[in-house]
Amino acid sequence: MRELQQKIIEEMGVKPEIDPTEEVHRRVRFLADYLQSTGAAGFVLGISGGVDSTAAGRLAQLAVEKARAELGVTDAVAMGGPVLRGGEAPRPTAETLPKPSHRNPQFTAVRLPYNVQADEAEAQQAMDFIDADIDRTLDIADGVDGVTEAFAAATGEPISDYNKGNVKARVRMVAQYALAGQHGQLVVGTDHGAESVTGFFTKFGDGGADVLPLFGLNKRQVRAVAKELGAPEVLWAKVPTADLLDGSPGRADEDELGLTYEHIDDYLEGRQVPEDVADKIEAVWLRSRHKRTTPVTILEDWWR
Ligand SMILES: Nc1ncnc2c1ncn2[C@@H]1O[C@H](COP(=O)(O)OP(=O)(O)OC[C@H]2O[C@@H]([n+]3cccc(C(=O)O)c3)[C@H](O)[C@@H]2O)[C@@H](O)[C@H]1O
Ligand SMILES: Nc1ncnc2c1ncn2[C@@H]1O[C@H](COP(=O)(O)OP(=O)(O)OP(=O)(O)O)[C@@H](O)[C@H]1O
Ligand SMILES: [Mg+2]
Repeated sequence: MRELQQKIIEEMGVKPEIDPTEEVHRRVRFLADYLQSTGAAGFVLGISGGVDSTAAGRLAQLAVEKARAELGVTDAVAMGGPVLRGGEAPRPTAETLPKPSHRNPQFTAVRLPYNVQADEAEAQQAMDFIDADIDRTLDIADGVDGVTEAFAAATGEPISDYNKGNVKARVRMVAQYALAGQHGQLVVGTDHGAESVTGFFTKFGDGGADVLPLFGLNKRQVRAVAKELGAPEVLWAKVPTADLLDGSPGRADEDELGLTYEHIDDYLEGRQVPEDVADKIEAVWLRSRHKRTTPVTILEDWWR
């Protein structure tokens, strides 16, 4: 194995093989333990319809259920949320539902479309599968368009579609923190080895989160975890897309990256990949180091 490959694998924490059942257990345990030790009121996560948020969302829901059980909070006490789901009793209204608290941690799954999303039907399938305590929809169009217009007014030039894409990711971050901050929940992020290694996320956008339950997995392992959790095939097998561009909705990550997840996954499992592919992965890893640390200060020298 290449020397740098070994170092990158250690940083990403990816194992050559996983037991999906065990990974689900470990990751739910991690989230539930974190709630217990911090006293947080649960989690918030944006659900896109992609495999990463499908897997992370279901793990978060299972974790709050576990945390409630361990706190001795029965569904009847949690009231209205889990116990009445799908039952005959009328669903409680926003006013009558108990708010998330450290005694009653809850998971909020939030749809964050920019106007109407091309794959909205699959996003709804993900919401149904995750079966969160609280479902929300917050359209980011007003926020993004507000920044876009102010940008043009301030600079005299229109924001590029690419740069606007990063604004969308950052407005999603703002929306998730607003929801989480209201009742003391934490923001879940979906970063994992195959995205982290290439820096394929928006700095302080989808990269801005409190807990990362998928970290240490590569993309095929995230799919295996989603399948293990019981997600429909259309979601666990879905083509990954950042879906940030007005000009090319649903553009495949692999197309933008110029790398395939098969190659990235093999590389992270310590397998041999074509030399030009390994060179490229290592080059993007190096270029994106600044995204995987806290902001650079005068006291550091890792960047030299
Ligand atoms: N050396 C350095 N040291 C410290 N900071 C540095 C820096 N170089 C750039 N920067 C800063 O970082 C900024 C660039 O980073 P960033 O704003 O993230 O922008 P950038 O990396 O150019 O774009 C984000 C990429 O991630 C992809 N993405 C985003 C969101 C979600 C997903 C997905 O898979 O779903 C993918 C997106 O398609 C795009 O290719 C610069 O504007 C600058 O402020
Ligand atoms: N339209 C959206 N609605 C809600 N959340 C979103 C949306 N788009 C992106 N996000 C959030 O940003 C995260 C990063 O997007 P990313 O595309 O990497 O993940 P994904 O869509 O879940 O899976 P995949 O990478 O396979 O497409 C998502 O996991 C989700 O939490
Ligand atoms: Mg996506």
